[in-house]
Amino acid sequence: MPDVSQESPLTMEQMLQTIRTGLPKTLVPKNITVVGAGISGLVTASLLKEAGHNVTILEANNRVGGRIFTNRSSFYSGQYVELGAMRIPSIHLLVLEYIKKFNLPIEEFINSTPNDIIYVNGVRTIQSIYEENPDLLEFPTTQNEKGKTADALAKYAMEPVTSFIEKNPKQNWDIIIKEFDRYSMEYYLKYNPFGRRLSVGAIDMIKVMLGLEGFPELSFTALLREVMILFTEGLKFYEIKGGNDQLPASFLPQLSENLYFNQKMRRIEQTDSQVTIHTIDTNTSQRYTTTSDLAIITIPFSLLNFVEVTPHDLFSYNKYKAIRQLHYVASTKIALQFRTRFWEKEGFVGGKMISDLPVRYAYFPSQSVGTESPGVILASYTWEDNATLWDSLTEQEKIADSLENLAYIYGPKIYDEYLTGTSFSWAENPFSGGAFAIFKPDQQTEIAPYIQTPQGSVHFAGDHTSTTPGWIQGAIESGIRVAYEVNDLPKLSDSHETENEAK
Ligand SMILES: Cc1cc2nc3c(=O)[nH]c(=O)nc-3n(C[C@H](O)[C@H](O)[C@H](O)COP(=O)(O)OP(=O)(O)OC[C@H]3O[C@@H](n4cnc5c(N)ncnc54)[C@H](O)[C@@H]3O)c2cc1C
Ligand SMILES: N[C@@H](Cc1ccccc1)C(=O)O
Repeated sequence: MPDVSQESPLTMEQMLQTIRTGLPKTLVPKNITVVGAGISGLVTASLLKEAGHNVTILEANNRVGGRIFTNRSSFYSGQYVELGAMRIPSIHLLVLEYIKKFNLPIEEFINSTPNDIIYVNGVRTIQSIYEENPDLLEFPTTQNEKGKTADALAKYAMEPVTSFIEKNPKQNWDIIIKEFDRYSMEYYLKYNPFGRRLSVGAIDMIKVMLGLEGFPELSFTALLREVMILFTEGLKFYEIKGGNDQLPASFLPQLSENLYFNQKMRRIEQTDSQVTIHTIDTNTSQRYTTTSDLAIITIPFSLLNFVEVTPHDLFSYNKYKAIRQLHYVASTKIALQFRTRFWEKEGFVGGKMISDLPVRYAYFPSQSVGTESPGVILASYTWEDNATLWDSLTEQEKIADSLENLAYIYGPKIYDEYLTGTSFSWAENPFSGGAFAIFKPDQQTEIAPYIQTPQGSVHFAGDHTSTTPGWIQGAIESGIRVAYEVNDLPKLSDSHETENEAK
């Protein structure tokens, strides 16, 4: 599935070259404030510093990385779980280029195997057997849907759109957006104009097996672009050996001196020639201001709702609307550590479990495979409605209930094997305000054009401003795009001083 629905101003080759050799040296060195030290903020700050600008990075949290969040502290024996970004598709070349630049070790993230466990409608089977006979899950599909898996039915229904886009992505994505932006995923599967309409039973199976049950009401084209990549035949995924947080951490040697932690932006103020970012120290409640020639805001739009903008008309009507309405998906992860890697002894190496139990998707670790060490299972990875269900529970209840769900599959031995666990709700995370942005119907048309547009001397980056939201690739793309956007902009204060001198 091509990943451009809105044209990125730079070609992939230009962006890869920029990662390798940096931006052209700036003709107009400026003071630049970057708000947010997630991967997009780090990428843009790194490129702009290297190009000759004086960069200040303000980060609300006490660490870099943002939604790249490797949790080690909850586990024994140096083991970890990716509570945020966990897999890097082999076609996400920008991510892999930075991994190469920093010489980080990668290994395959085993996203699926023929042994993937399925526990749905009270039926326990494995992927290879399900593919042979999808009807054993007993979804009420129609006669001509019999014998087809969820994957096959979804691809059948979407094929008229995907094959049209693949003919000429640059030109045809816009045609598809114009025609189908008003459709939700559910509406498309039920009422698409190609006569490829699926029954409710088939759609139920797709929702459960492809993890879409939490958000079928979201935009068909956005889900096609952002989520269906996960079901691309034969696509490989990678992870950084030792934890994905090594990628953001690799920027620290260059940027530590420019980084200010625990600085939560509360206000953006523009005068005629400069921008001031007002922050509050989350430890001391001390207030600070950082004034520069321009600011690059990389924080999720969900959180930008809590930031005052002065003067009010610095942002347009449509910018405020995009900030208010861009939809952030909930997502919750629960990770459990076990004494032994008992699942591997039963032939399950990496891959996942798909279920209609509240845990929904579980992932078996791809790291330390075959060792005698304990192991950490991502026992539950949920989105939207399926995640908010878990968010109603306490940490202990989340762990107890996910253990019980796994016990349906593995039997009571799970309780003897259990060592410890942790959970993380991205909807309840004050540093992200949700997991990732996914459009609702019509939002590609109504708000997408206003997400990345600069307002005065305030520019925007972050995965939500890219062609690939919900992925590190999109965040990196946005960091490179905004670095080019500001690199040679005139220094307004110079022209302002000139103006004063002229008076
Ligand atoms: C559950 C989950 C699973 C994911 N899985 C994958 C995956 O497998 N593969 C993949 O490629 N991508 C995945 N992603 C997406 C990927 O993590 C993000 O797209 C990417 O990390 C976003 O980077 P960013 O810099 O745009 O934003 P962020 O990482 O959100 O960075 C924004 C930064 O701004 C800071 N901040 C927030 N508010 C303020 C404020 N007021 N003042 C100052 N600083 C502030 C935050 O602390 C944060 O550090 C996943 C994300 C989630 C949540
Ligand atoms: N990047 C997310 C997938 C995702 C992206 C965007 C929307 C929904 C899901 C993951 O790999 O888990």
